[in-house]
Parts: sequence; C-alpha cells; structure tokens
Amino acid sequence: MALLSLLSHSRARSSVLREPLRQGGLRALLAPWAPPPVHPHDRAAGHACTPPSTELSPPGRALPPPLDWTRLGSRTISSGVGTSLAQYGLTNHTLTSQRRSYWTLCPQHSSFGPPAGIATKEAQHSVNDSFGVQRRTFGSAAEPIQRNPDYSVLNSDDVSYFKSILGDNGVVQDKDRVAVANVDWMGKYKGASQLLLLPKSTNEVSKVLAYCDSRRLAVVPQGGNTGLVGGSVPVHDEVIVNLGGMDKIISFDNVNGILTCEAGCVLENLSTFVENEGFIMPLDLGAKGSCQIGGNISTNAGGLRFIRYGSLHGNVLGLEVVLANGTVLDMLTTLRKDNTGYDLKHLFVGSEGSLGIVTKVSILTPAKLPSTNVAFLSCNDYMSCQKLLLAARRSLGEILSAFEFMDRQCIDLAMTHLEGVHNPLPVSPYKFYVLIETTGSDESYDKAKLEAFLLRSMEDGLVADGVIAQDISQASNFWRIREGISEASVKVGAVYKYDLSIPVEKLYDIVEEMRSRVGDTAEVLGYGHLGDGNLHLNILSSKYSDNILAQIEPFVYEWTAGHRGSISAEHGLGLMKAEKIHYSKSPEAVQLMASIKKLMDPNSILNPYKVLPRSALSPEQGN
Ligand SMILES: O=C(O)CC[C@@H](O)C(=O)O
Ligand SMILES: [Zn+2]
Repeated sequence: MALLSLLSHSRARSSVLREPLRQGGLRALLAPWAPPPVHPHDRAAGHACTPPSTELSPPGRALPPPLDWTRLGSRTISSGVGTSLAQYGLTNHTLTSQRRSYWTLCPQHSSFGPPAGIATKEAQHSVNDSFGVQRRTFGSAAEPIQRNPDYSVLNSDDVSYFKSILGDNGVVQDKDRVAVANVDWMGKYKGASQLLLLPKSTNEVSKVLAYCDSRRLAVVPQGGNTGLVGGSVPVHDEVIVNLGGMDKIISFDNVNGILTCEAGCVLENLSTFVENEGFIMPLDLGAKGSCQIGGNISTNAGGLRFIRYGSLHGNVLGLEVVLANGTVLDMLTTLRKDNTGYDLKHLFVGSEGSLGIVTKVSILTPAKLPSTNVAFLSCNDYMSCQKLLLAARRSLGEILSAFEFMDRQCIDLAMTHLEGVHNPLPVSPYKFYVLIETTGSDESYDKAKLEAFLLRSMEDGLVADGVIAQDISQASNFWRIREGISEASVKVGAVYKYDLSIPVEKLYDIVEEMRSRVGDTAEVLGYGHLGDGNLHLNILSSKYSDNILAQIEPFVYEWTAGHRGSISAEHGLGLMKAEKIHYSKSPEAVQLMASIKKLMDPNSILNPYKVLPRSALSPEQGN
C-alpha cells in the first residue's frame, strides 16, 4: 500500500541523551556550583557554551519540574521554521539552565547506580573492584587485564598537589561522584579510580599531566563518557581527567563559519549556538545531548551527517592539545589550507586520548539550509535498500543529507523500549526500514525532487511503503526511532555491540549469519549508516553469557577482515578492541603506531590498556 504523504516540513530532531546521563549522571556531578550564567550569543571571548545558572545552587532548594526533553529538543532545532525558542518563550539560556538544574539536582538520581536493567549480577562479578588486580570486562572474550605495576599508586601528596593546582572543587574524591565517572553509560566497563580531576583551563591540564608524567600516574581523559568501547573510563586506578569544565565558546567567524571552542562543550549546545548564527555542526549523533566536542574529535565520531559533510579529519581545522609531559601543542589554526609540513592534528583525531588531551578545537561549520525533508520508508528486502541508496545518490545528489537503515527487529525494539515513539507505517511484514533526509536551499524544488524520487522508487518496487513527515513532531518521531535504537538496546539486559565497515552489498550478510549462529539464545539487530557502509550489529540477550560470546567472537572479526572491512567504523577501539586491531591493520602499521605512542608518551600514562595491543608496546608499557 502506498502511503506517501507528500508534504514537506523543516527538520526537527529530538534530543536523545544517553539514558544514565539523562537520569542524572556524570554531568550532574561536575561543576554543580558554577559561575554566573552567560548567554551563548554573547561571543566575547571566554563565555560559556553551557551557561551555568546561579539558580542551581544550593542543593535542597525547590526546583521546577523536569522539562519534556523530546519536545524541547524539537523546539530548539526547529528554529528555522518559525518555531524558535523565542516563540515558545524560551531563550537558549533558559533552556540550558533548566537542563542543568535537572541534571544537577534531580534528587532521586543523585547517587551512583548502574543503569537500570543492565548491571546484572554477572556484570558485577566480572569486574574486580579492588584495583591492582586482574580485571575482566564483561562481554569481552579478552583475558583479564593486569594492572601495570610500573604505574605509581596515588597518595595523599598527589591529592594535595592537585588541590594546589585545581582548587578543592577541581579535585573530587567523593565516592559517589567518582563512582559515576568510573563506569560507562552502558554499565559495561567499570574502573576503580579514586580520583576525578576537573580542570578549567589548558594551563591546568598541562600542570596535571606534567605532574602525572613525572610521578608516572596513569590518566584516563574523559569527555561526556558516551562511548561504546570502554575508551573513556579507567580500567584500574587511573586518575580521571574530565574536560566538562572547559566549556567556553572562544570565537565564531560568521563569514567563514569557523567555530573555535573549548573541548568540553556539549555537542548539542554547540549546535544550538551555531544554528542561531545560520550554520550547523558538521556532525550530529544520538548522544549529542551529553557528548563533548573534544571526545567527538578524540574518537573521530562519525554520526548521521557523515554522508553529507564527511569525517572530522576534513572538518577540524585546528586543535590545541596537551601532550603527556604537559607540553601545550598549539595547532589552533583556522585556515582552510595549510601545507606546511606534517599535519599533526590528524594524529589526535581518532587516537582516543592515547597521544594527548584535546583542549581546544576549531571546526568548520556548514551553512544552515532552509529546507529539510525526512521520509520514513519500508523495503521488502535488503537488495531494495541497496538499490534505493544508489538511486538516492543519483537522483537526490546534492540535497541528500542522511540515509539510515534499520531492520524490523530494530523497529520492534524501539517500539517496545522507547517512550512516546510510534511506527509511522502500518505493522506489516516489512523487513527493512530506511530514513532519508534531504536538506537544501529551495523548498519547492527540494520537495518536488524528493516526491518524484519516492514515487519512482515505489513504481520500481524499491520502496514498499513510506511517509514524508508533515510537521516537526513527525520528523522528530522518525529520527527518534533511528537515534533511539542504541538507547533501547541496553534496556534488554545484555548487548554485544559491533560497529563494522563492510562493502554495502555484503553488509547485511553478517547479520543473517549471526542470526543462524546464535539461534534462539539472542536477538540480532542490524542498523546503521548505510550511506557510509557502516553497520551497527547489536546482539541482545537477557544476560551476558560466555556461550553467546563464543558464538560471536572471533567470528565477527574474522568475517569482517575476510571481507576487507573494518572492525571499527566509527566507535574506536577503546578497551574492547585494543587487542583486535590486527584484524584491520597490518603488523607494520600497528608497529608504527606503537612507535608513535612511545615517542609521544614514553611513560605510557595516557589512556593505558586502550587502542593498541599490549604485544605491540614494550612489556613494561604495554600492560
Ligand atoms: O549503539 C550502537 O551500536 C550504535 C550507536 C550509534 O553509533 C548510532 O549510530 O546509533
Ligand atoms: Zn553510528
């Protein structure tokens, strides 16, 4: 049945937070009593991207009720079509302040606890809480990881030194607050750090690292802690250095669209800021409400706009980075072209904090275009999805801004676990769903183009059914389904996540093979950024089990390598895949990476046990 409602609307995206953070997570515990608010429109250097509110302190004060996140997210991003914040009586400042007050003071979530439904007994047992001993991350086939005995153990003199640099508020030893920073949002990776540091400036980061290097104290750099591979939490007792307090917008060049800001700015706040200037961020992720730009860059995050604007390697113009020994490397250029020697910034894009800590960023932001359309379509088979992608590239060309796919299992999961979303298509035997977004500069031309494309695709049998969002809330609902799959997947109990680059024509084969391998023991989901050849393979079960894992690994890595794919398209290697790098990189490449690591971080203090295999590093540095 054809159900094409051919009406256009402007884009609206719901704001999807990683669940534990929405419930009052790490950001809730960072800088709870902050300096007076600064409106993000005020671009004088040093003004806050996340304007903290004086309304926030002190705890125990009466608070307004928590806001409706989904609706606020829509309002924020819909400002191009006459539903601006101002029309709703909200300013960005109000919005952000309200968010922070919810995060900061939501009383029932102020103490640490793993996300509901995830921290099974198995999970708790699989990680030994006393540091200095073997740790095994559950859901991983890896051997337990020994603490490297060459690292020093934190003592009271260290803490006193950090207090002399960061002040009392910048040095957190409170058990509950440190516990939140020790665990990732899925409750899957858990460290045993005793110390969380909250620097406010590059100079402070530099002093902290210089000291840690001289003492050989291991460090884990942390942003919004929204990663999926255990890269942003400690493995043992590493000191956590969280950049969330460095959240200022430094400048915006509104002729060239170049944003310069500190690393701790939350992506969604940057989006709101640049959208008010008539630009957009070149990347967009489901975790935008929590993730920070420094973390995005350190992990080379891909996301939903990659098909249109490409990778951060292309969009990041400059960086300021603090090296392991405290040296500040100023590469904060805003030039589009600069061919003077090696382009060192690329070493830090995607190296997951193992070579330095990103403290400032300059990034190219594309112009915001006025006309956006979102279509939600179903296809009968995977071949139709592939053909549809090719047809979309040919017919929609310059206006195509997203091409995302999901199988039916994803839709079922989203409908079961996400609040307030509904399947816009009739419940049916469709096996695949595709979300297509177009963004262009001419509303009637763009709309006509998309409509013609969809009608043709239906006639050709590529599309079985579909809708085009007629208003902001429909568009928001479509995006919420796609962006919410990750969040919904952790609600089942246990989730094994793989993030693979595979040639598009083979991409769904591994999902089907995996289904037959795990049989009834687990549910297998396939979704992702089809336009980028990026599959998210999620395997869900009620609890973690070595038997299920044995069906998945090493098969998933061998299969991917056998098809010349990558075992990490966009999530990075982190702890989960540090020992698997050889499936995607040659021994020579891994050796060169290890040499670079040793050159730049000879004491191996930065994010140990992550990214590179122990065998590639020398014994005393690699454990
Ligand atoms: O959770 C996942 O597996 C994928 C998360 C994210 O990269 C997405 O595209 O939704
Ligand atoms: Zn993704």
